[in-house]
Amino acid sequence: MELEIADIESQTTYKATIQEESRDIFHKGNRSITLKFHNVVYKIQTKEVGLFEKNKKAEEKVILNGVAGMVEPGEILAMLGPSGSGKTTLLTALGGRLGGQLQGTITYNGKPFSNSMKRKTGFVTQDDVLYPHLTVTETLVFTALLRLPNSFTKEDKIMHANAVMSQLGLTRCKNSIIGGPLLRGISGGERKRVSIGQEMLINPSLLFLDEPTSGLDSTTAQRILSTLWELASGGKTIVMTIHQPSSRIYYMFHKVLLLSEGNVLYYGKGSEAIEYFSNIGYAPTMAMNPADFLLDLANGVYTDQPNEDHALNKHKLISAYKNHFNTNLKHSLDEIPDYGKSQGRFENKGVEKWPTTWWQQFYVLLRRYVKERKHESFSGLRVCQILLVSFIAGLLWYKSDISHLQDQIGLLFFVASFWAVFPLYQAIYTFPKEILMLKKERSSGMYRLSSYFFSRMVADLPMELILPITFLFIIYWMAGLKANVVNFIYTLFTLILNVLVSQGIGLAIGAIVLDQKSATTLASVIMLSFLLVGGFYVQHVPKFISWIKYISTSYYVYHLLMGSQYDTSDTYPCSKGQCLVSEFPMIKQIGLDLRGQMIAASALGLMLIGYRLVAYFALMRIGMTKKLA
Ligand SMILES: Nc1ncnc2c1ncn2[C@@H]1O[C@H](COP(=O)(O)OP(=O)(O)OP(=O)(O)O)[C@@H](O)[C@H]1O
Repeated sequence: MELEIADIESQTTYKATIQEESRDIFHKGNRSITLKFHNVVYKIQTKEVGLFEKNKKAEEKVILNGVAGMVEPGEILAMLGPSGSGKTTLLTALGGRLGGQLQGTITYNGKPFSNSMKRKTGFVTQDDVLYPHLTVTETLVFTALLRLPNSFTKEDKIMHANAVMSQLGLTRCKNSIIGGPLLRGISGGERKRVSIGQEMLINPSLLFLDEPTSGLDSTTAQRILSTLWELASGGKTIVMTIHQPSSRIYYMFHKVLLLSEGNVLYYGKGSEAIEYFSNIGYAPTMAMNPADFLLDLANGVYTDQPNEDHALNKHKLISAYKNHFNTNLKHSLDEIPDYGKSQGRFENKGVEKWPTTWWQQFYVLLRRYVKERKHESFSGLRVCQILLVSFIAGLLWYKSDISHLQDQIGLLFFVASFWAVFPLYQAIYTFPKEILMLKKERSSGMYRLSSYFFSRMVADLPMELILPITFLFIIYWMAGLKANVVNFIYTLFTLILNVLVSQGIGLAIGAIVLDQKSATTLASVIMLSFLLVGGFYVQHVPKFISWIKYISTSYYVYHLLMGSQYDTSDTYPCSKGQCLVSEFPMIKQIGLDLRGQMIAASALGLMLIGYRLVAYFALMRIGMTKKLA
């Protein structure tokens, strides 16, 4: 009983602390930020036109055309516009995540974007990129452990995650899994709140949200907006894109920026938009949601008459805004201080690039990945598959001895092929599956690529090793391979090397292609070529193509497996009585000499590192400033 009371008391204290903490999260901390942007122009080169014409030329498309505005602490700026009008592009540019031809001035308290600004910035993407098998608590705690700096203790970080959950009303579903398309989990609104929570953890001074209410019912949308409104009133600066806000939501925005094909049609207080359009001759003809009216105008629709010239309307609205901007708004934005490159560098000085140490990142990423992939890596199905294959193969080659040399060589080649293909297909999906998460988390500067990469290497290792070892134990004794510890260890070493190299090839293909379908196709072609030139199927490979064997893993693995079972002095029964194993045609062309085996082991050792390096460099191209997909 005493224990229960103590429990309740400690829970009450805990809850009170959480509530206090959650209030703090909204009100204390980072400096306020004023975001100003002026004359922002963004162009892209579209693909070459006229495929069959002589004069091919690349077309330039203007996505943003001289956009300007300002958001101050305590304000929510909503960017409205039809689909394709440039809202996400502008948001990404303002969030410091857009590479390419971006022109104009974007300043944060008068300074350019920097590492320290990145730390104060939260960015919620349109699609919720979350791990489906983690619970809400796990998702937020892992993010807190990675994103909050080491000035917080581990307990503080967990407390912070709990505080955010309580503030966003996620406590009820804190132990539910996130879920995905084929896995029932929390609702869409809750998922969106988890995404917002991940950004709120760092108590950002500046928060960007790309369509935080899309796909949600109006009550949930309203609830999310209320949370954002509360955040803004705590001194945060909030910029968001939104598709079709209800009028209730519309009036919660402090400022509105209306875009049409990359041009601004209106920037200013949401409540003054209708008045502005009425003054330039576009007064609404009936009572309607102001957001609907603005979106109609952005599409060039005003009178709804069939013969209405939409392009002309848009043109008039763009010109009217230009005049309005030059006469009324330009001067306030012109005060943006001009900054030089040196100022940008100065801003980065003394700011740690990463919130946590390499080992912390490695450890947290490893734990998170193991939790997320537990059901796949340690699945009973996978274990059964290996056990079944090893028993079937063991029965097929049951107690085969050297008198059936051809069969034994077949078995060795089967072992080499199976353990080349199996780990390869496990590994090719690693990076394509993770690419969105990697982009999202790397853009917010959460961890180094190297800590991520090593965590992935290590996470799959236990299963990658346990399964082949089990397989070999079963098949080795059933098939009657050389009953000698040294030979067994040699075979095991070869098998593990084979698994690790094939895993490396899979990782490299996945990292280069980043698309599951293409990666599978490419992997099949590569693996098939490697197996065909491995030395088992074709012994007289034409010279011009025989070089492929030198890059084939199967060739070297086959070589080592031969060495693991046969000596140069071994004989087998043949028509002449006893023949040397080394003279057997399939073995002769490979050879049983020690030097050849050492070369094969070294080649595999090089491939073991080389393919992983290829994968690492391929992932490096996922820049930290690129636009999120
Ligand atoms: N990297 C790119 N390559 C080709 N086109 C691009 C690229 N980035 C943006 N665009 C084009 O720029 C325009 C604006 O895109 P953006 O995603 O910013 O629009 P949006 O207003 O956010 O649309 P939605 O509401 O549908 O998300 C679109 O026509 C889009 O196709």
